[in-house]
Amino acid sequence: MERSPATSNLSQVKHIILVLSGKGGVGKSTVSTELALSLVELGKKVGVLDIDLTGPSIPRMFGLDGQQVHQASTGWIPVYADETKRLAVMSLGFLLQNKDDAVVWRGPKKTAMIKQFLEDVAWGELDYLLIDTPPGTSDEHISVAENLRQYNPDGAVVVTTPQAVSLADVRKELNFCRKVKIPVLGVVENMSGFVCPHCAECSDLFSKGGGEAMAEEFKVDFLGRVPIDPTLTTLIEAEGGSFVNRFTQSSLYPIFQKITEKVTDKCESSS
Ligand SMILES: Nc1ncnc2c1ncn2[C@@H]1O[C@H](COP(=O)(O)OP(=O)(O)OP(=O)(O)O)[C@@H](O)[C@H]1O
Ligand code: SF4
Repeated sequence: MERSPATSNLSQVKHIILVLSGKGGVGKSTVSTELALSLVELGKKVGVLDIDLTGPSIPRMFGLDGQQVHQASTGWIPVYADETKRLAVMSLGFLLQNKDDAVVWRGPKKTAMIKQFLEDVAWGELDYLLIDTPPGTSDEHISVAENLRQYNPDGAVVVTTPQAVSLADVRKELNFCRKVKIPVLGVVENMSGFVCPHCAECSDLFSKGGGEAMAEEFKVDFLGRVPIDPTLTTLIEAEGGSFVNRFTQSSLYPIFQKITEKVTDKCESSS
């Protein structure tokens, strides 16, 4: 898909996907991270942009906490999460001296930073840019949606959990997408069941299937159900070795491969 203006830093980005949730803590950053890694394993060149200014968690997810970004004449140079430079990451977390600074940012300052993030990162050629957005349907979302419309995003992956409160919030998110005319690529139900670390059996903790029912109600695709895997945090926080390899060892990885296939099918069939 051609993006305009041709001179922009997003002009060589083939597909742009937003990762949204109506509520914090449902696993939006985890979904962004796993989607990015599955895309890299498919041979794609991927960028991840973390604009969740209230609590950027993407650097930690990619094992990149404490990294610095540099500004070149073309824009901010992202941090690469792998040796082959197929996975580029940009987060406000890289710019903040003090992580608590972000929490006090208000309206116009946040909106300006998001606009700068969207336009000033020198991604180069990318197959996919995943944008990890702040949870909710707040000013940031409206600002992101308005700024992104000119770049023709492919659509949004909406993340929910089976609890009723999260589903109600995601319903708002789906209505928001309709209102700002961002297509919904599909819904992921995260933390759907629990994988026992001893026997790998999956048990349901809450009622399941809400995400699927909601997707049906809104006539959007259901992309998949992802259980809680207690070993995930250990894998994220482990030291040494390739982070990408550690992630692909997770029991959740095959589930994400299927979700990623559905997403790429949708994006690439329309380009
Ligand atoms: N399926 C899962 N199995 C195990 N742990 C998970 C799973 N999904 C998310 N988590 C853990 O739950 C916590 C919250 O996840 P994450 O940061 O992805 O949520 P988020 O929606 O991006 O939150 P926020 O909006 O606050 O940034 C993290 O510690 C993450 O490792
Ligand atoms: S699922 Fe099986 S191994 Fe895991 S806690 Fe329950 S009984 Fe024990």
